[in-house]
Amino acid sequence: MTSSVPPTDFSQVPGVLGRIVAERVQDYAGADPDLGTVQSLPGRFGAALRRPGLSLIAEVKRASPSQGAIAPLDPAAAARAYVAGGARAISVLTEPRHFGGSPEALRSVASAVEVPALRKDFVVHPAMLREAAEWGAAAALLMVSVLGEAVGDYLGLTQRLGLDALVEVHDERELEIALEAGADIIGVNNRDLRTLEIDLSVSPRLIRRARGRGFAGVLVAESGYRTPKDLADVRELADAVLVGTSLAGSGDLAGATRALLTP
Ligand SMILES: O=P(O)(O)OC[C@@H](O)[C@@H](O)c1c[nH]c2ccccc12
Repeated sequence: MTSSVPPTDFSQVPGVLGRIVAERVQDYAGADPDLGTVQSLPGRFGAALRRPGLSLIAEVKRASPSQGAIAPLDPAAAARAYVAGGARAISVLTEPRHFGGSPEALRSVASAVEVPALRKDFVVHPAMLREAAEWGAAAALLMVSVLGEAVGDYLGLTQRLGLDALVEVHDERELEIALEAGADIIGVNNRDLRTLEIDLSVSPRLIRRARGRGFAGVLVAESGYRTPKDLADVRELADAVLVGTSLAGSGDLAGATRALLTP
């Protein structure tokens, strides 16, 4: 299965994000853009998030640029603990230098649990989506801050692979691009990836705006959630929340997951 996306200029991405993106562009510079033959079972990720009540996507995150080392998690054991605590999907970082991720982390999570897995990475090349499907993911992250209007082309590739796409936005302009591209799962990141600053008011603001624009798909609030109280403003607004650091660094992943989900 061939892929054709026009080349994207990633050189304008600023700050911390720009540095990581430049490395990923290098990593995949010579990669084969062919989409391969592996097809994922479509719709699993979105369906898990659409269930009644606030769905949790718990993240296997061993390190981050803002925290440094978080915890030396065994990805499969961490995913099982998250599911035991009530998570409905697992996000797995596969970026190696800043987030301690790896292909094996995603492969082992995908075979350890029945709930859908998300490939969390800085997607800058079609090969990264082929890999996501091959490694067992049900979905991949597509960041508007990285892809800009090319996010529409990448959405098309995820559809051909049977993957769901979590299209991530951080401001009004990025939200418009996601809506225009026809995203049906939109994540609002409270963290500004250029400065790494968290502002928990970003998700409620952009989720209200998306609904106001008639968006009927799935909305996910992302980053910076530590306590049930932190979830108060998105509980009735979002379909799902994506939580990494506070769970991954807790020492008791199932207990921390349960506690976060108990209002
Ligand atoms: O660890 P936190 O603050 O709970 O955040 C999780 C997740 O939202 C965050 O890891 C994330 C959101 N979007 C990203 C894009 C790339 C890398 C990481 C991310």
